[in-house]
Amino acid sequence: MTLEDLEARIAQRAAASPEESYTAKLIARGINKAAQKVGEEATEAVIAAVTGDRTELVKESADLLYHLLVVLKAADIPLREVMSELDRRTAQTGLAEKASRTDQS
Ligand SMILES: N=c1c2ncn([C@@H]3O[C@H](COP(=O)(O)OP(=O)(O)OP(=O)(O)O)[C@@H](O)[C@H]3O)c2ncn1[C@@H]1O[C@H](COP(=O)(O)O)[C@@H](O)[C@H]1O
Repeated sequence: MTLEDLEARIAQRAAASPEESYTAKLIARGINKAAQKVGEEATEAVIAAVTGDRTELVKESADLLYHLLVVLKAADIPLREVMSELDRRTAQTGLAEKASRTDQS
């Protein structure tokens, strides 16, 4: 399973009935609810990381990535756009990228 596979599955399930699909239910509830779930799952992943709970960190990371892809779907942003942004950043180091952002503010 790749993130692209999951993105395609989310797009497919978004069109299903909210009674039979969690993805469709989440999309029907609107982007605010989906975004809230990203926040919750991120917090749970952080807690697993700082408490050193490896098993939970794997599970919460999966929840986080899934919910983030649902938010991107709700916002009509293809994953490839995010990957292009990451690609663009490979041209410089993370520290150089951070410095260029600071320079603009
Ligand atoms: N990867 C996931 C995935 N990860 C987490 N979840 C769901 O996310 C929910 C998170 O649980 P929580 O307890 O935080 O939330 P909840 O109390 O159930 O829901 P809320 O009331 O808070 O919204 C659970 O219901 C999980 O089943 C997922 N649901 C679906 N997928 C993928 O999406 C595909 C399509 O799923 P459906 O849309 O349900 O057909 C699946 O085959 C999977 O590949």
